[in-house]
Amino acid sequence: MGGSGYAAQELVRLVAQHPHLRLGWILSRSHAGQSLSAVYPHLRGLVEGRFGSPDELVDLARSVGVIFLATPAGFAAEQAPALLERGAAVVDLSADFRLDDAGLYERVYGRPHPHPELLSQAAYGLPELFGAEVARSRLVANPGCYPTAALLALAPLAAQGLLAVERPVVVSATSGISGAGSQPGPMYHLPVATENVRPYGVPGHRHTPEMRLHLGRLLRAGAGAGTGAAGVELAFIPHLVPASRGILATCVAGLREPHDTDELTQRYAAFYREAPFVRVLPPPELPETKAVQGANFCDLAVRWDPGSRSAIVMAALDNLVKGASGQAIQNVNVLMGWDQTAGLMGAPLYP
Ligand SMILES: NC(=O)C1=CN([C@@H]2O[C@H](COP(=O)(O)OP(=O)(O)OC[C@H]3O[C@@H](n4cnc5c(N)ncnc54)[C@H](OP(=O)(O)O)[C@@H]3O)[C@@H](O)[C@H]2O)C=CC1
Ligand SMILES: CC(=O)N[C@@H](CCC(=O)OP(=O)(O)O)C(=O)O
Repeated sequence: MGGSGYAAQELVRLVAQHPHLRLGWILSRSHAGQSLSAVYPHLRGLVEGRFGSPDELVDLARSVGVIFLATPAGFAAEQAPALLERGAAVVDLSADFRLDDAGLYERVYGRPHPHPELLSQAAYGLPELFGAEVARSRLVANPGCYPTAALLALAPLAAQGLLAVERPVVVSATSGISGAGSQPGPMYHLPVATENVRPYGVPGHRHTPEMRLHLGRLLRAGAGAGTGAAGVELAFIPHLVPASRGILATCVAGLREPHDTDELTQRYAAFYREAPFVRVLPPPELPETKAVQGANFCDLAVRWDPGSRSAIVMAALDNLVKGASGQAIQNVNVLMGWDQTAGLMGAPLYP
């Protein structure tokens, strides 16, 4: 659902290459009845057919295994109960089920959640960190693109009790323009966006509470529980850069004890040993967005910075793949009990 959007385009590309998934219907409000090639010129000859109408959505939930909702925030919150009742698993790419508390949702999204009872049933779909939840869920809240990068970067520190929780974590990140979807406002138009780098949403971007919530869960569930910390203070500064895809997040986190870069790198490699999509880079390598373009990898590098007694952790991912549609398919692989890499081991495009 949301067939003409960027996330849906990427879902269709990835589903078409998947060994176990078969595309049933692609629904579009704006393109119902039109040929798929009107929106997917790159998939000509690979995926053929026409867009269906969203009027079919609820009935289709009886006959399909999984529904991907690649729609703006608000749609899934309304529709999910009817789809789940009819037997489909639902993967929501929007923010509707990422927060676990209706009050927080209302403060962040400015409207009450229409089905707060579902918030506790939804799994936060970051399989490297919460895979067991995803495996037993029928409703997956696919994380935001920036939180995916920041949480993968910071999880080993939070879960192992290394964070100096009295000091705020700072996440400064850049995103390519496709992060804003296919119908963005004037600041995303080429004449303004090209050769331009600008921060936005400072402070108070809606991904800040999403990061804080799930980092806090990792802290409480792991060795960090012993620190007695109630949560994590976190500042987030997003920037728009003139690229079509890619997120590069640089996270600065004060640590309780001194460390060194080699030891931290080994900890990260051990933490993600079973995570085929997280590539921990050995020094002196550093992540770059181009090295993950079109692929489901998140590249990480960590450095100890003695001058600030902090770990500096850098993460790169493709916002449309690991930040959205690749992760959505990885979640389906997990909830279906398939190998989590099924259909997702395509190499990045480089240069
Ligand atoms: N772009 C990114 O990098 C990421 C996006 N996301 C989230 O994924 C979702 C889809 O994002 P993206 O594809 O980029 O966005 P787009 O704006 O490109 O696509 C969303 C699509 O949803 C449909 N739509 C628009 N308005 C409504 C509405 N009121 N009700 C139902 N359907 C509607 C339209 O498709 P049609 O007319 O064909 O029905 C539209 O093209 C969003 O929630 C976004 O926040 C999450 C992570 C990363
Ligand atoms: C560049 C850009 O604008 N990026 C988007 C994030 C995309 C995303 O993950 O959005 P949702 O949380 O809505 O799913 C933004 O900052 O709003």
